[in-house]
Amino acid sequence: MHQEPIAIKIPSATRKQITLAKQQRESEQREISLIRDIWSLIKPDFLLMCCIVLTAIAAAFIQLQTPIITGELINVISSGSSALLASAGISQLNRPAMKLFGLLSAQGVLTFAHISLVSIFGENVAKRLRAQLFAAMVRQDMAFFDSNRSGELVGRLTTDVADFKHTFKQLVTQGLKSVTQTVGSAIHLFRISTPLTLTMLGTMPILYVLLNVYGAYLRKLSRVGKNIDGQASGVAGEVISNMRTVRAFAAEEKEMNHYGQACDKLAATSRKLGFHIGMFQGMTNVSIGCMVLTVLYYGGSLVVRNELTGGELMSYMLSTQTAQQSLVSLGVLFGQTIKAAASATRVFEFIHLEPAVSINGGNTLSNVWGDVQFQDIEFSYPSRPDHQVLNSFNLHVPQGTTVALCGSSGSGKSTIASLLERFYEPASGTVFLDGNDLSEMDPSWLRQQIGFINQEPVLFATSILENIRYGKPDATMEQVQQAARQANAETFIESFPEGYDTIVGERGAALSGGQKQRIAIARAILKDPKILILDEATSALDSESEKIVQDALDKVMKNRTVLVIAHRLSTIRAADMIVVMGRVPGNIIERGTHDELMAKRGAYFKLHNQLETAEQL
Ligand SMILES: Nc1ncnc2c1ncn2[C@@H]1O[C@H](COP(=O)(O)OP(=O)(O)OP(=O)(O)O)[C@@H](O)[C@H]1O
Repeated sequence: MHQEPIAIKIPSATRKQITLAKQQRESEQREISLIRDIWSLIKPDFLLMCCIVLTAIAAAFIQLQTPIITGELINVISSGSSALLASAGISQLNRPAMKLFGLLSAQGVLTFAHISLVSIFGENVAKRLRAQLFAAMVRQDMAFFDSNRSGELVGRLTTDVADFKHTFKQLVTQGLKSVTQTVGSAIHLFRISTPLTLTMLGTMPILYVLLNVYGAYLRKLSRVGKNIDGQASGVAGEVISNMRTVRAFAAEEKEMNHYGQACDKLAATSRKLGFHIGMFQGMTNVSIGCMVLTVLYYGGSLVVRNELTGGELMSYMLSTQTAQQSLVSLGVLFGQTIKAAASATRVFEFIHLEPAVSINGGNTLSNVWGDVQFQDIEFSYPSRPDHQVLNSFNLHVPQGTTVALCGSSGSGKSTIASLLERFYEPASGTVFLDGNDLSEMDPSWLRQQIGFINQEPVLFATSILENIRYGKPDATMEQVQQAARQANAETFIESFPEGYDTIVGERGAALSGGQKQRIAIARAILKDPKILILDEATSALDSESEKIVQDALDKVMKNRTVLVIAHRLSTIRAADMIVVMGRVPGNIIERGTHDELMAKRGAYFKLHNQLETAEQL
């Protein structure tokens, strides 16, 4: 018998409680996983960390002894002055003075050892964290890079890791020392005089409130300042990396004003912060002074009543100072730790992010023919899921043929190339290579079989040789030269005084567009790919460079499966089949050979309309 599911109505207050409990559980899990992550990060340096803990505790312990011995010294001095003529007076000073000297020296050595060890430890941890984070970033899907700005990613590698390292180092140095000193001083203070300590503790709440309330406000101001600082750096970074565009639009003045405004805002916030830090410091000094005065006043009365010696009062004052300093630094550290935990959470969030398509793993083929087939592909980009780019897309590119995709901007031509490279996965449908499902193949291996040349080749700021070798790092010099020859690049490379060792500048800025493109072609063909994707490879060039590059491409297209994404007819003419594309629905408007399309009047006009340089028809 069919039974209707029973709907249980949960009152909204209970729902709220459930949500809160869930949020709390999630936050607890986050904390636990953060602790686990930090532990795995520091585990390789566990021994080093033990040494750091030992040196910190030993240094703090010695510092606690200093007021006691100073007190002894003062007692000897004051008792010596009353019996000034006693010959033993000066020699009595020697023992506590030597003890104090020994303590100070030991503290110096321990401080040195501690700081050096912490520095090694901090750098090791930061190195591991950076490497893990960078490795996690480079293995992410392309969708990840669509939704995260490169500046922000670099920021995580630099600022977030630096924040984490700094606070972590502070925690193991200052934190350990402060805790030991606070506990030790408190014991010492109670031992010298319990009433005096209780009186002093009575004044503490004022200082505590001051430190916390004002401290929180200062931290907020500092956070705002940091954001504005980041924005100002963003403005400067964008202008510097796009200097050619800025210059071409004569926008220097505008950008100077833009940056100037950002700096004005930053200066105003920093001034405000400076003012409040001054106020904070002043108020803290007055409060601490009042506290000291209270101790001195009440302590002095105890000395007058012979309930305390002068040396003990001195020792008490010094211990109070140590305890105060430790408490203040613990307060500051607490704030920093919250900030660093946020940075660390962000960093580990990326480290744990699993890409939908991992960079390797899967099937490989011992022999690739290069037969490509797209079957019933549906696709939209993960960053824009509501915008369908491909709808029931079907295309067969037989082995060794050239298929040209042309059509209006945004019709999905480059997307098809990205799916073939497995930069993205189709929502449904299958891409086949030699009859094998691409989604079961090793992505790295697959990309080795594909040469990709686009409109704006990206070169790295290193030598021509290194750039060509990027496609195959173990290629011999002869192979590199042969690839350069095929790409019509050899003559211009050899005309440079440094030849293959010529540095190409950032993004290849020291080369012409045609030269960059030919190096990109050499780089692509060095892999000897079975499949070639040419995404408007010549459209950014003038007609003379275009001819040289096209000659090079004609050579490398032979005997390969080629997918040409084109606006220009010169490339399309070489195609065995032309596919005229339009936007969803129905991506493909027409398909056929050049002559077939020309023969169909309607198709001719569709093609004509889709080509940006239609005058060449
Ligand atoms: N990384 C991306 N994230 C989100 N949407 C994207 C992304 N890349 C492209 N698109 C969108 O997908 C659609 C198809 O883009 P695609 O680049 O494939 O078109 P195209 O035909 O190659 O265009 P063009 O000829 O202008 O290069 C466009 O609407 C575009 O805005």
